[in-house]
Formats: sequence, structure tokens, C-alpha cells
Amino acid sequence: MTWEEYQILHRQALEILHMEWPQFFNGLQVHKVTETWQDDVTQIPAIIDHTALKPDTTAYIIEQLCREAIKYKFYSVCVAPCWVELAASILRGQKVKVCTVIGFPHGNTLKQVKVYEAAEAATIGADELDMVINIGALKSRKLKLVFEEITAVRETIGSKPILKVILETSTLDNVEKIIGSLIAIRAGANFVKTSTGFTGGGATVSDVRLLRWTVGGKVGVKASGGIRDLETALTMVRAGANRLGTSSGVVIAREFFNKKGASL
Ligand SMILES: O=C[C@H](O)COP(=O)(O)O
Repeated sequence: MTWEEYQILHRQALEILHMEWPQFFNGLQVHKVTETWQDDVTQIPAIIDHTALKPDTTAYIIEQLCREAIKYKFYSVCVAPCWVELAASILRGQKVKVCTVIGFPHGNTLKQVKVYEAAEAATIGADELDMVINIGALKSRKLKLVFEEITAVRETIGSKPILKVILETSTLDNVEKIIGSLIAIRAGANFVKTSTGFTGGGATVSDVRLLRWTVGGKVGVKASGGIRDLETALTMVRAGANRLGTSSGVVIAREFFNKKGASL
């Protein structure tokens, strides 16, 4: 997609937001969209959320995930809520953060359930929460519902835990991706994130670029789902990602350190 094509989609998204929900624009500061994005690609492991979210993940896998995160200096481990306490206890005193998921993977549970899950997760040690947006509501243009859910989570957890909103981009058209991102920013999200890795498609370069163009430089973009090697990781960062979610972190980190000729 070219910059000109993007701008047409951005205008369409704003028109839909205005039509469906005029109050959305009260106080909204639409940032000046910048065409280019550059980030530091020299520290790939340090922006990886080292992820194990499969239903059959065991305590042993979580312990191993935490050990790997310390060894390769990943940003965080991303685990299901039931493993937050264990991960937090292993990582106490370490730089590696604990990230968990809310309303995962489908995003179609009740708002109250997401709020409760987020509050509990933060209490037991989660530093970062990756919350799945209500995809069906977004596609039905029930935009207030989408917004209220993210706002409710943000207000409940307070300002400290990092809140990432998973859009599940492979299920959305481009205008929906822009609308979802604008709502997420307005509701206080710190990041927009492409995918759960559980519903078919994962991160694509064009989606990452589109999200970066939409959120500007102050909000993060996490690319996730299907990132299996260093080249893909680098491509995502060049497109605008400043965080990567992947269950292939060790493969990517080994490639990275081999290439740099650095020892751990
Ligand atoms: O949130 C991150 C994803 O679940 C990771 O997906 P992946 O297993 O395709 O790397």
C-alpha cells in the first residue's frame, strides 16, 4: 500500500467514526501522520516477548521459557494468566518482564470478564497485558462497546501496567484496522498488536506499516504471529514494529547473536 492509498483509508476510517459516533472526536488529538518510521534493529532480542500460550503448556515449559528469557535478554515472557505467578516468582529480581493475555484468543468474552482477568493478572505479577479487542463488535460497528471495554480495563489496572490491544488484523479489513487502532489509542492503550497467533493469519509487513502510520510515534506497535526467523523479525521492525511477539524467540536470538559474532 502506498502512502497516498493509506491516507484515503484513514479518511474513510475517520468518516465512519464520525458517522457512527460523533462524540468520539471530542478532545481527540489526531496526530500528524508521519510517512517514515525508523527504529533500532540492532537489538532484536531486547524487544522480543518470548511467548508460550498453547493450551498444553506445562509448568516445565514455563520454567524453561523464563530461563531462556534471562539467557537471551528478551524483553518479557508472554504466558497465559494461569502461569503469571510462576513466571513472576522465577523472574523476581531479573530485568525480564511478565506479560500475559486477556480475553485470549478470541476476544469475545464479556467486558466484566476481561476487566476481572486484567485486574487479577496485574495483582499477581503481570507487568504487561495483551488484551484481545472485541472483533465482532468492531466489525458490527458497535464502536462504543469496543472503546468502553478497553477503557474499563485501563481504568481498572491504572496507568502502570502496559496495555497492548490485539486487533487480530487478519480478520479485519484495512479501514477496520485503522478504526480499531484509533479507538485503542483513545482508550489509553500503550501498544496496538497485530495478532494472537491462534486465528489463522499472523503479522504482515503491510499491516505493521499501516498500524505504525495510524498510531504515530508515541504508541507502540507489536508484531506477532508467524515470526519464525531473524529476517522476518528485522522486516517487521523496519516496517514499524517496536515489539515482537513470537514463540520462536530462541531461534531468532541464536541467529542474531551468530550474525553479530557476539557471545552471550
Ligand atoms: O502473541 C504472540 C503469538 O501468540 C505468538 O505467535 P507464534 O506462536 O506464531 O509465534
